[in-house]
Amino acid sequence: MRNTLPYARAGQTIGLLGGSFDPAHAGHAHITREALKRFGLDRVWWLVSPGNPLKSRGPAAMAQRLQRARQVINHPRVTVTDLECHIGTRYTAETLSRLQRLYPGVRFVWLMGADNLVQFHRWQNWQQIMADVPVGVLARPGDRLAARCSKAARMHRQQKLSPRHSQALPQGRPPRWCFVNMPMVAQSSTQIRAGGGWG
Ligand SMILES: Nc1ncnc2c1ncn2[C@@H]1O[C@H](COP(=O)(O)OP(=O)(O)OP(=O)(O)O)[C@@H](O)[C@H]1O
Ligand SMILES: O=C(O)c1ccc[n+]([C@@H]2O[C@H](COP(=O)([O-])O)[C@@H](O)[C@H]2O)c1
Repeated sequence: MRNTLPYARAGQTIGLLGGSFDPAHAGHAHITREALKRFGLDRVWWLVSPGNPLKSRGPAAMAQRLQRARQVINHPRVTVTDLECHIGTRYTAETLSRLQRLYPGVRFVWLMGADNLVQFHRWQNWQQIMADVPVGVLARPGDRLAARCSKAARMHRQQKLSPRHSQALPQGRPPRWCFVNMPMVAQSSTQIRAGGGWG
């Protein structure tokens, strides 16, 4: 299994952007570049999901989603991977605990757009995710206010790092999270699918 997983060495800081990527678009690429800068990450891995456990509709075939994702992000510090298929997980809490065992000494940061923070408290073992890794949240059009008022944000307000200190997010002990505001890209996979699909 090792050679189907991306390489990382101890001491590196890796941001994980999990998603359906059905299909990948400029919004994903934008938040990835911002996350690299704002959170001082060495690399970002896109975890193309076998299927979001909260979505009833299954996504397009993995091979198609991977291929599109690699066209959308062509960046020397970003790796597109289907590693959840190889390690046999689809719940994020499980994925993180497996990765932490597989990569001792690597610091992982979970990344998400503001819309995901709104429903984060519905994820399986979400409090465990908060306890295991720092979480970096990136602004998304229409979701900033709801994210700030979300259950996860309210319950963890004491652990929120000021965006002025976002570079320090990966360094301290979780739970800690940071919300960064920035110029936003208003694209979504739903919009692309509604517009006739993948083109
Ligand atoms: N335009 C965007 N701005 C900020 N974050 C985004 C944007 N698009 C996607 N994300 C974030 O990227 C991650 C993966 O998103 P996903 O693959 O579900 O894309 P999506 O456009 O939200 O898809 P869908 O419309 O099918 O729900 C999520 O954390 C999501 O919040
Ligand atoms: O673990 C969960 O319960 C869970 C519930 C909903 C979403 N997720 C993860 O959140 C990421 C974003 O999903 P999506 O479909 O919004 O792109 C993706 O990695 C999913 O596996 C995880």
